[in-house]
Amino acid sequence: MLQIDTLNQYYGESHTLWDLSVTFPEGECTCVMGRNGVGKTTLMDCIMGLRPLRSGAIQFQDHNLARLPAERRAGLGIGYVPQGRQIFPLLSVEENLRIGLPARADRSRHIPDFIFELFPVLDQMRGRRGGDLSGGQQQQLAIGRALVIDPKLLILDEPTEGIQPNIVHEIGDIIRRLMEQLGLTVILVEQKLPFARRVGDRFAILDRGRLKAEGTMDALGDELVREYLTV
Ligand SMILES: Nc1ncnc2c1ncn2[C@@H]1O[C@H](COP(=O)(O)OP(=O)(O)OP(=O)(O)O)[C@@H](O)[C@H]1O
Repeated sequence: MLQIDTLNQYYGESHTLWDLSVTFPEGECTCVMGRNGVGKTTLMDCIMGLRPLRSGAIQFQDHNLARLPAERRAGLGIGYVPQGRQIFPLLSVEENLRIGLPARADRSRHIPDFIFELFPVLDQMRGRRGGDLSGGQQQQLAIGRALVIDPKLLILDEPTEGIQPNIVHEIGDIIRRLMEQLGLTVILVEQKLPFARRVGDRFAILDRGRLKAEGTMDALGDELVREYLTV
């Protein structure tokens, strides 16, 4: 589905991602893990075209994303829920959802009904300002906004950050439901180990900009956790 090949990225003179190669298989949820500052968000931003690469390829189906401008990538069917959610606080829930629409490949101006079926709270709060929603509701709004393009691949960057435990559980259920009902492939940047184990099929661990391990979730043993994940 998505394959990253020998990717290098710099912030100015600072080499941040080093010869990174990693595969995200179709129909699976891969958790990208690692301590703070290892390059997880930078990698997601590179996939979306929000950061320039120095070298490398990002193969998504038949396209090398590295050659495409950022605005073309969402249209290929990649939805992004960025870190911190980035809801527009003064716009209504409906307006926040509409922001995703221009990237739809079919140019439809209609918010797909399944989004309100998945997240009834967004239907109930359509006219409310984004900033009036709770953290968990804002996260549902951010996921809903990423889904308005009918993506095939959904990227979520730490969706559980700063969210109450019962809502965290609900977000995990929603991700699995999206995969089952819509056949989505998911890339989940996640630092909470129990959540990653519950939701993910696979893991990829980064450390100081390099891939250190990847595999199925049952292969994420204590040694890897100690070496790369515990603080
Ligand atoms: N805009 C920027 N300019 C310069 N350096 C940056 C910039 N953004 C991130 N960095 C640096 O790049 C490295 C990787 O950061 P990144 O945010 O990708 O890590 P992360 O693994 O997502 O961390 P976190 O878990 O804290 O979100 C860090 O050393 C960070 O300080």
